[in-house]
Amino acid sequence: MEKVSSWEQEQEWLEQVKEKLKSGIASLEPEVGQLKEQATDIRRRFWEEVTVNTSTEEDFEESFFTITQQDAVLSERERSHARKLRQWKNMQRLLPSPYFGRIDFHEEGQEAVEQVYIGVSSFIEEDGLSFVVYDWRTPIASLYYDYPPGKAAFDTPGGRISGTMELKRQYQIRDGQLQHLFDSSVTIGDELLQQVLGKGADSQMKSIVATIQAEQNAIIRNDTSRMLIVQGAAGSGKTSAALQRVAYLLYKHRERLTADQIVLFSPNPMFNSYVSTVLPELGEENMQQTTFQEYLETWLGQDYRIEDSFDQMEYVLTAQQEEGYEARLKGVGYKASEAFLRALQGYAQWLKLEGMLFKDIRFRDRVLISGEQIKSKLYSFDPSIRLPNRITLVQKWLQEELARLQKQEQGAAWVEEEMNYLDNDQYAEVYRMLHRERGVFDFAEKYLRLQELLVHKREQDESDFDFAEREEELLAQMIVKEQFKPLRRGIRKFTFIDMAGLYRQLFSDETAYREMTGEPEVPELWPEICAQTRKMLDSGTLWYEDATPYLYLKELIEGVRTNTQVRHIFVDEGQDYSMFQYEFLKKLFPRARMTVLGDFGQAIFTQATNLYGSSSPLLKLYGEEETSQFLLVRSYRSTFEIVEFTKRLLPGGEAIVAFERRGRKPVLAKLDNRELRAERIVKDLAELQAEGYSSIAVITKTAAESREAYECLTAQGGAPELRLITKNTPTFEKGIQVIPAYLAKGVEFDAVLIYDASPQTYHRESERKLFYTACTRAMHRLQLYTAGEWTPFVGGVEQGLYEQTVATL
Ligand SMILES: Nc1ncnc2c1ncn2[C@@H]1O[C@H](COP(=O)(O)OP(=O)(O)OP(=O)(O)O)[C@@H](O)[C@H]1O
Repeated sequence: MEKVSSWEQEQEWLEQVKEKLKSGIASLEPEVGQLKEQATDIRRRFWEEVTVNTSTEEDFEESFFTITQQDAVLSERERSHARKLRQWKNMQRLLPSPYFGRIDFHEEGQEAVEQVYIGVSSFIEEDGLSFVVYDWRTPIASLYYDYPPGKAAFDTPGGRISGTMELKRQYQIRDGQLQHLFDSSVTIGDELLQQVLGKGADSQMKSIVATIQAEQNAIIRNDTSRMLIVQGAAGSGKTSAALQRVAYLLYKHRERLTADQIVLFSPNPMFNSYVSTVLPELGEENMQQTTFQEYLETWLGQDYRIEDSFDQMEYVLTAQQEEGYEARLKGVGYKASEAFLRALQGYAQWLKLEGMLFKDIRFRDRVLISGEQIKSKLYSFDPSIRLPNRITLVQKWLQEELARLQKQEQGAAWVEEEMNYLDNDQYAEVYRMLHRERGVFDFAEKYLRLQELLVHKREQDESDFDFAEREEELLAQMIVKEQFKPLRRGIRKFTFIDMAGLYRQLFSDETAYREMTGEPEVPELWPEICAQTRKMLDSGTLWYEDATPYLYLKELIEGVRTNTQVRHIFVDEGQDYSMFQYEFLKKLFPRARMTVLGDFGQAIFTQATNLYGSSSPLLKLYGEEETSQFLLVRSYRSTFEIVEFTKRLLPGGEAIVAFERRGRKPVLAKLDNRELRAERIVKDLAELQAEGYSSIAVITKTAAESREAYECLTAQGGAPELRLITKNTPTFEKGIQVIPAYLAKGVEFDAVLIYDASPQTYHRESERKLFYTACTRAMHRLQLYTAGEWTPFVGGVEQGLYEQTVATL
């Protein structure tokens, strides 16, 4: 390729690339269309052409052979079709913007300098040999992200390649037109990044492939650690890095890894919709997405009402005055701790020898097998056998016992009575069964007649095949079997184990607790924690803090459920998960690698885990050797002014580095009362909209405060599309939202208005991070309001870092 250097040459080159793409698309088009037709056609004719003939063995073999052959043809066509279709789609996607970057690389020992154009996917010349555009995930493309011009190197499967990068260029190409071109001398992209970050917020997250930063690239491409932990300041690109990493892994391991082998745990369902367009934009399928709550519901939802983390949060934030508040908080902390995890493991050890609780298996108000019987059966097995294995033995024994009892039951009086009430369908079923058996009777009868002819003697009487009796027997069998079905299902699902009792038993008294668990310490206010927990369990509700431990205990006893298909799990907002939950995920996905991304500065839930540093308990999960930690300190979301303000809200926040994108300082507005505040906010919302900001959030501390704010703002005339967001809102939309801080986690808005920044709302240390989280959602504008004093957190910020407005409207 001739060296392209000037604007004109770049334009010319772009035209050439577009032409190549167009002709590539045109040449594939008929094939793609035709292949599609062919494949569906074969599918349609598949069964018409193959007549399955099983009359003789040869016929059967031939049919089998034809099917296999047809199937092979079809699979090959489908594979080829998928490949071509993918190529075709990639070219279509490249056409409006074929590349975003270029590096000129002079490899050591080589004559020529290679010009490497980088885009969202690779585009290869028709000869199949030379790359016109390199996929951003190819090894050579990492040069673009990792180095400024000068000495550079990249790793390939064949080893490290070193050389000199002679040029690094970025492009903005829209609708096939070259709009901007930047040559960078330092690390990539401040100019392009400026442009990208200066834009408005979207209701959907965007891909960042054109401007991935070196520190993010290291996370995206790390493919050696079992466990990858990323601690990153608000807006440092953790979620972005996670999503591009998924795309990278899917590309790198495209022969072995599919999107449904990757699971992302997100903070709430709304977040799922927020990130759902990034991967399709990159030409990949979306990974599976779920929330931890969904998982809990799946396994415990039938037995309990499970409180979710948001309701727990509301309680923590609003119920200070309620009786038992302190104890609940202590309980939340303890139940998320490693001490409690150990306690449950100790408890399971203890249960190996004594203390198991089983429920009676009851039938028609009678005890068929008592809990005591089950218990003695369990402890009659060799104690060296693991508890879950012994439970499986008990399960097997129970199934056998049940089969025996079922048979016994057939003679019971109630069965006869029941027979009189059978409906026609049930009779028909028995008739069918009898008919099937009749074949056997007929054969037996023929045989007897033959015997008779031979020995001239009738050996048995026809009454031996008493249909009426047989019918009755079958009916009785059917009735009992039907009624035993739930018992059988119950045994399969371990309902004979008194799980509620076992969990409840832990919260009886201190001495018993120590003895059962082997834990020397109990938390403060233990008697109250115990009483509260028992009361909740009895009412059929499982508090959020109890749900994971409950499930964990269940698994210690019943054996672990695992998913061996999944290869990668991603946990976003990882600081909000307890060690308990991590242990759980590790067990659940034994063959998966884990990527945890979070920010301890935004750890707003009581069960938070510190992710980073030598004191992070997460290091122990897979061991230090298998764990890599990354720290992201540069914040990209907010303007320089907003970051300089928000970083001072956090102890240790000085380490956060603001990106040089300038904007207005945060504005603090103090009003005389709530009505005036609402009036002022309504006015400011209108102004912000007039300035062109289309996504604006009024952020409150709690859901209760959100409702109040929504009502106050509406009473003051409101804003045209004011929306109240609750945990049940399924998707994000542009416009103006009133939203509690914990639901705004992970997302961003052009402008953020903190509804009430008074000390009444934010003063406890535990509210500091919530306040920080709320303020850091802002990209371009941040405004805070109070109808009284300022929260002490704002008091700690130097006055020069914000503007104050007077109380007048
Ligand atoms: N390299 C980048 N190029 C362009 N934009 C970026 C880059 N890194 C981050 N951003 C942008 O910064 C914003 C914040 O990114 P993201 O939401 O991934 O951060 P986060 O660390 O997950 O934030 P938080 O913890 O506050 O939720 C997004 O708008 C994202 O597009």
